Amino acid sequence: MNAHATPVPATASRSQPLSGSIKVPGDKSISHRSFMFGGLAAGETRITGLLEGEDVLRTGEAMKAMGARIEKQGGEWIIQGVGNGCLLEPVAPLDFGNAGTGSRLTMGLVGTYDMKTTFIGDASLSKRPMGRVLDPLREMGVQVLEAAQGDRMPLTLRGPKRATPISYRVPMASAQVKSAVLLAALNTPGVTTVIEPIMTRDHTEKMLAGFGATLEVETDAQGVRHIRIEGEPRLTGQTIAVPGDPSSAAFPMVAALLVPGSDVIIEGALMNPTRTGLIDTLLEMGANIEILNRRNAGGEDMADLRVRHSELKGVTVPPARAPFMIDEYPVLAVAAAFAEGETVMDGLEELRVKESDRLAAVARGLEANGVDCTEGETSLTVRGRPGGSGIGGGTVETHLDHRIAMSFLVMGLAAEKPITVDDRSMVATSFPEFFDLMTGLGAEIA
Ligand SMILES: O=C(O)C1=C[C@@H](OP(=O)(O)O)[C@@H](O)[C@H](O)C1
Ligand SMILES: C=C(OP(=O)(O)O)C(=O)O
Repeated sequence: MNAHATPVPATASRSQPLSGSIKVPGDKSISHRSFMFGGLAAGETRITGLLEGEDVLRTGEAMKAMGARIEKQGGEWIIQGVGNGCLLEPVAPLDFGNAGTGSRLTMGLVGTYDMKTTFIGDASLSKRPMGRVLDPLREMGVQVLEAAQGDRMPLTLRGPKRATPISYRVPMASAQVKSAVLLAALNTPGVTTVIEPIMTRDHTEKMLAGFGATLEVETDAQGVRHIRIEGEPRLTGQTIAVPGDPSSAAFPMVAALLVPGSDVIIEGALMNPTRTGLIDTLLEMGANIEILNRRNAGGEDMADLRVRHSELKGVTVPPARAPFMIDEYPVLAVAAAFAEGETVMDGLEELRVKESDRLAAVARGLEANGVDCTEGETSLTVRGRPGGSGIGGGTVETHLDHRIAMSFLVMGLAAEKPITVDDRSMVATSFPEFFDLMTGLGAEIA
């Protein structure tokens, strides 16, 4: 069943100054992992601040289908985990909806179990490449019993009696691939090594260590990370407070920068250095973002952000920064549309395999709204129109992609003419509170 069968359009219009203080919902990456590791570890895990987006809730359902007990009491999620090595064979296919992270990490988690597991998803997820995860799993002894053409979902895995540890060099910058191999290693005797030439978000390494796994991370002279994990660890339940999602904070942040007169505070955003590439880039563009109350909570850096309207300048974004802001390029492109001069973004090959081909979706959305841009194979150049003159009036195709929907709604708040997105329903996959929080700040979205 597709929960989003009927598209629901939304329109954003030029707004009065945005003001107020908001807390964005919990980080999506940490929330998925909290449900997974809590469901796997022995004993009780308690989670506050969990992102209750559709993607994460589907991960919770999958863990329940494999034996975990998960319930919500007040503002807290309480999990009774099965114990590492003790997941049960699900009786029905696991439906991951729109979620790349949920599906790919779970393929790693269950792939090395001697059982059969089927993965299904929506039209967007069914187009996304899964071979990147299936290839290392096959090396570990996992059989892919069925898959759609090109190693796509729906697909069925059958684990071996005893998986083989491997040393695997991740061929693309992907935290999901790295994580899938590390999770497969949990049910594999011996030491599995993941070699990561380009560092990506490190939530899996940090959180697994917190749950009791033994991992060693070494960075060699070339900057390549070698992550060694011992198989079959005893994992025990933890208490987790999920920090605010910087990828969600990106939308009110860029909105406040673009709408004249705005002054907004975003409280409790995760500041893990593998996630702050957008803030670094916006600061280089001349953004007025104050980083306040820096603190560490549960092993993660956090801060409050005060963001005020700013005249932005175009910049060249270093391709090496891409993994640290990979989900933020659509909204960065929107910021660039209002900047003086040209913004050049390169090293964007991974954007082609997200919920949509984000490079193409962004370029078409900009063009539909009067912004001049050039789409290369792995790059995007945006020529800005300071003040937003001549921007807007178009309808953007979202292709079941929440970040495309939110980015172009932010664009409409500062554009000369309103901007419509063809479907707002997918926003609930990662940021269900988006509309209420934005309109609470004064955004005109209907
Ligand atoms: O590991 C994660 O939680 C994520 C990794 C990234 O995907 P890739 O690994 O495909 O880059 C990112 O785009 C996604 O939203 C979340
Ligand atoms: C790419 C994203 O998510 P996923 O890969 O989990 O679907 C995203 O949230 O922007």
